[in-house]
Amino acid sequence: DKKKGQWNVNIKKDADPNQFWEIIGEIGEGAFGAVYKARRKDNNELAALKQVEIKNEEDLEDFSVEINILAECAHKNIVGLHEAFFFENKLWMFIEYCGGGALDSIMVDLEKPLTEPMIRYVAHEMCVALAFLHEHKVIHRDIKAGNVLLTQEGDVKLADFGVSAKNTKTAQRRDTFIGTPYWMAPEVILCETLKDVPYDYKADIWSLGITMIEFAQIEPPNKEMHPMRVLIKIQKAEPPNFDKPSRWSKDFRDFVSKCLVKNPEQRVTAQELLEHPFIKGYQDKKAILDLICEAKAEVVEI
Ligand SMILES: COc1ccc(Nc2ncnc(-c3cccnc3Nc3cc(NC(=O)c4cccc(C(F)(F)F)c4)ccc3C)n2)cc1
Repeated sequence: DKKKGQWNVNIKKDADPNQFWEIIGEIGEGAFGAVYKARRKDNNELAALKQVEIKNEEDLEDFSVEINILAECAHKNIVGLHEAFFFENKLWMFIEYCGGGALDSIMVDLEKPLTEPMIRYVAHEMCVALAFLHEHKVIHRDIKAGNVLLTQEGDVKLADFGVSAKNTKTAQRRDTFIGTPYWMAPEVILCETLKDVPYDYKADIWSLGITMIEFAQIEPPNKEMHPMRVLIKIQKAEPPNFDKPSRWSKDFRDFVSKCLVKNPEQRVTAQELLEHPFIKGYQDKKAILDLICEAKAEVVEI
């Protein structure tokens, strides 16, 4: 049926991945199983490999959403999909390997936050990635330092190690108007007709603002609080700010304050942020290259 035909386009079936790739290391234990470092036999290209046991159609549907997003959102600031296989009831996803690792582990390993010049560069690259994703009607919904990867060359790549496929499935549902209108209540029509309600994308902009504070302080605001308490506080309290605002430039403080606007309709878009003086025309990766050399994200080679 159409669905089957649809996901086949990005997933190779009945081919044995071990014919083309060899596993050379282990990156870590993800929420859904192990993640390995792999090397392509014919051109020595490196990949991060996630193997997922596919038990039923539902799992297949969820993960093929993720694969379709990665295939459709090929961009220099988003992790690339090398290839995917469906083999012996497992989905094998080979993702472009980023040798610098994730920015949260870099700050933890070095026991220090990023400097403002590093943050300016990473913020610029993240806004480019978000503007691209939002243009392609993809909402990330889990923007944080742990989902920002660096390559050895100092490139910044947005990833999503959570089970983001579920979120984007709602994005896919958005394309189909549900039910016949005659019996529909006004608010249902409102919701369905405003299906591209802009504020959805705006959630990523709030998280970007929180991630800026995380880069500056290693942890996001309220990290010491119980998660349930934080949910209430985020709703009721004023938007969070830096612990020591005077340590940061006016441009940086203004950039973050524009992300941390509680009303999504008044919050800036990624496109608008690209014009902000804090990051406009800022592509100097020098500061981040020094950080990567210092961090030396080593993966234990098998
Ligand atoms: C020493 O620690 C490290 C850690 C990571 C790395 N490098 C690296 N490079 C590339 N990917 C990974 C990775 C690590 C752990 C888990 N998954 C990883 N990549 C990965 C990402 C995905 N999917 C996404 O990133 C994703 C899914 C949905 C949406 C999106 C986005 F919205 F960003 F486009 C992105 C699928 C499968 C894999 C194996 N890790 C090197 C050393």
